[in-house]
Amino acid sequence: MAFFLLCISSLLLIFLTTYIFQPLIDARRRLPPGPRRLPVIGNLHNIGRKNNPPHRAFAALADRYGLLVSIRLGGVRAVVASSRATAMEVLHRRNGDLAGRGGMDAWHACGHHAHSIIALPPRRKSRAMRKLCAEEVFAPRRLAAAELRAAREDEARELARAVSDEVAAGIGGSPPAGTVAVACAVFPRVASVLWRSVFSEELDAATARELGEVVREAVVVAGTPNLSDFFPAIAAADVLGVRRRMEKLVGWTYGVIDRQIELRRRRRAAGEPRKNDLLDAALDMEGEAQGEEGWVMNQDAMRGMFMDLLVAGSGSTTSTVEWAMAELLQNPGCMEKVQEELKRVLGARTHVAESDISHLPYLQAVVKETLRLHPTVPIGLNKAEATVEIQGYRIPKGTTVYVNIWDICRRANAWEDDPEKFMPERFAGRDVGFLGTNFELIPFGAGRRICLGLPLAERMLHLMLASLLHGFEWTLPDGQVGVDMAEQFGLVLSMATPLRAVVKAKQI
Ligand code: HEM
Repeated sequence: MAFFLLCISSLLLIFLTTYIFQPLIDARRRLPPGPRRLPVIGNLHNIGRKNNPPHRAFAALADRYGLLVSIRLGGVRAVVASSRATAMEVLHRRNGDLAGRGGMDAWHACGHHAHSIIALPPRRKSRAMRKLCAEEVFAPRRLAAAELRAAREDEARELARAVSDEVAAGIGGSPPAGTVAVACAVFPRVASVLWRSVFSEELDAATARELGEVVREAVVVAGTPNLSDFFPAIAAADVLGVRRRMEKLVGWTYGVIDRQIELRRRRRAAGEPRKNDLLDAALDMEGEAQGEEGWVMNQDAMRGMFMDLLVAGSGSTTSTVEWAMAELLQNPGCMEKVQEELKRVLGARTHVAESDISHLPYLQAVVKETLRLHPTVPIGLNKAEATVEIQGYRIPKGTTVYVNIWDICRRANAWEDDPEKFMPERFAGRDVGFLGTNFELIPFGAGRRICLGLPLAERMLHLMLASLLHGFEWTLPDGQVGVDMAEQFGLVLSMATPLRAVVKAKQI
């Protein structure tokens, strides 16, 4: 008994001494400052509170401890970068050593992490996959191809048609006809653009609907703080069941991808003309060992690559359009301005073309301002592959490096004029874009791992938003005051209460 008490009191003494002297110990090791850590859980209590999602909790820590903060989440050492300057260090100056990925256990579902561009470390396989997708889908030459541009404009027209159908149904009933659930209307069109860009096939309505449900659930499940991420030693136990839930969702998505691959194999075997798309390019490489790493393009690699594009691209783009509509509904002056610009530029034309976008500066400012206030990927997840120095602090190898994109895009030092306010006018005459060179506006990240789909996302965002706005009048449902702007945290930051708005035809 005495021995037992001695052990307990020694342990308590060690914990207490470490707790009290932690700032001194950290300073000696030149780690960035941060909150005191509790035994075992570290700072999990600082970020795990209800109604205080991680991007907001990190922002509060930055306000208190500085724009580069040290924390420990369970067994994982991490730092959080929360300013333009620290983001520039992580995503530009030191990016060569900080472009690793802090693993999330959910990505291990069905072995996805081994074939996912998003999850793979920045070595030959992920670089080769990025290059392949860039060449076959996102390169300017591919995006400009008449067939793919027509596909995007087609889907935008389809969106306007779906909204018109609601208008034709008139107002009344329960839920009232004429009310549009914005994300439900936008998702199938965005998913269809991606599907056509990758597989050169139409996406049928039933698959689009199911994919919508799968993506909505997957981004929440995969993004929810998970014990396995913070205590890798017990990850195999999958205590919260996150990996099991993800396995069902990934399994379903692999199923629809497999059907596309199979269909193409049969067509190729039957001698049908090539489509010369990403799927054809991947099948051409099939079975061959690639480069010195010797990875092989096979069914698993194709599943991983296609799933990343479909899931990463559809949820984030749809949510951005939904946030933009929510902000415009709350800011009628901006809504009026953007609709007037559309009317002026399009004249009597009912549909928007991609070539119109460059003539619509206010629409572009609305998209930028939406991405600034609601970056749908709120936190960038990097990992130190070597020990580096940032602003005189030491970031040891293996540290998870979070870039709080959400916080950076709202920091007052970068946006003097009321940074919390939706104000597209702030971009007038200001040469700030989201292409990863202005570190105060990095909704797509920056550096080696900048969003692969950026060039396509940019086109879809403007086209879909313009199609919703041109020729329609949008209001909130009767009796509703303001929009519920609460966030649903996940891999994608979406609206917790899906936006519903009433639509009528507008004279153009
Ligand atoms: C509004 C739309 C979108 C936003 C806000 C967005 C944002 C982001 C961000 C912040 C990252 C992480 C960058 C980093 O780690 O530094 C990312 C990565 C990625 N995005 Fe997007 N994205 C969007 C649309 C798309 C689309 C349409 C696609 C594909 C069709 C796509 C595919 C990817 C992929 C594959 C990665 C992983 C890149 C890598 O790890 O190397 N995204 N995106």
